[in-house]
Amino acid sequence: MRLDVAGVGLTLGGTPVLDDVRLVVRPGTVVGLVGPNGSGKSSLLRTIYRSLRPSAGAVLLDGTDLWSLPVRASAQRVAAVLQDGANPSALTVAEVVELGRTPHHGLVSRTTPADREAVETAMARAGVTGLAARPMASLSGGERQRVHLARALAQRPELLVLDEPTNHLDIRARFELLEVVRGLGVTTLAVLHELDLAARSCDQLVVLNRGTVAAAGEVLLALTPEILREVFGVHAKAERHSDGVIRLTYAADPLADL
Ligand SMILES: Nc1ncnc2c1ncn2[C@@H]1O[C@H](COP(=O)(O)OP(=O)(O)OP(=O)(O)O)[C@@H](O)[C@H]1O
Repeated sequence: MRLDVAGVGLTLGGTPVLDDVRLVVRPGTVVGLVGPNGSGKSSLLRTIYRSLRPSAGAVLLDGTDLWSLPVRASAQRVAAVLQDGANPSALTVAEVVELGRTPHHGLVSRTTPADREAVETAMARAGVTGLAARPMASLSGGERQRVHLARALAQRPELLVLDEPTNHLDIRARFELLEVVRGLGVTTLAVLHELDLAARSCDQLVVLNRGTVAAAGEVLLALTPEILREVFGVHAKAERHSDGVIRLTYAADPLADL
């Protein structure tokens, strides 16, 4: 699926939060949404998983306005993994992952073999099969985060929206999660705070600043020294190393003379 954010504006409580945001996620690619605190990343995601209606512009799924679709149709196509809430549910891991099937069969229908297969595959991909019978409340933050990813994968979405999915994860688990996401081949828009991880794992980046797009495109075109200085407030540069990986190097004093 192709995602087009077409001139989205958003006002919350009388405050303009997003202004004329335009971005494209091409089918099967992973785009990282980066930007400083308060730049509007989570708010933009909320307009894409239909939690907030844009005040201006439109969110298009394969050219169709998200808000013109029946709720269930958009719920089947778009899955979101949000920041883990403080109050985990009393459900088990398997029950939470099964919730990912709800948009496909409703709350009252019986679970089909296809549902069970989707749940098992999703749990295996997210590495939570061994936790299936555990109550969510007994898991660590990182384990819960992987369960939320499994729930989203069980949904078999065409668009995956991730809000800081690596938040609670240790360094190995961060790489693993982004490997899983890349291996899905599903169109993905992910808010990532770690620029190194974003640079390494995303096909393209979109840099948000004060509710507008400051830069977008290939990683090295988006993360220029000017953008790193003016938007993120640090002296740094992004470079492709001889092994093909893009890494950031920070100045000895990243905050000097800003
Ligand atoms: N309901 C609201 N009323 C007024 N302002 C709001 C509301 N919700 C969010 N905002 C403001 O919108 C701006 C963008 O918030 P948002 O959470 O989208 O930023 P973010 O880029 O995800 O930030 P962070 O990196 O800190 O998570 C912030 O200044 C926030 O205070």
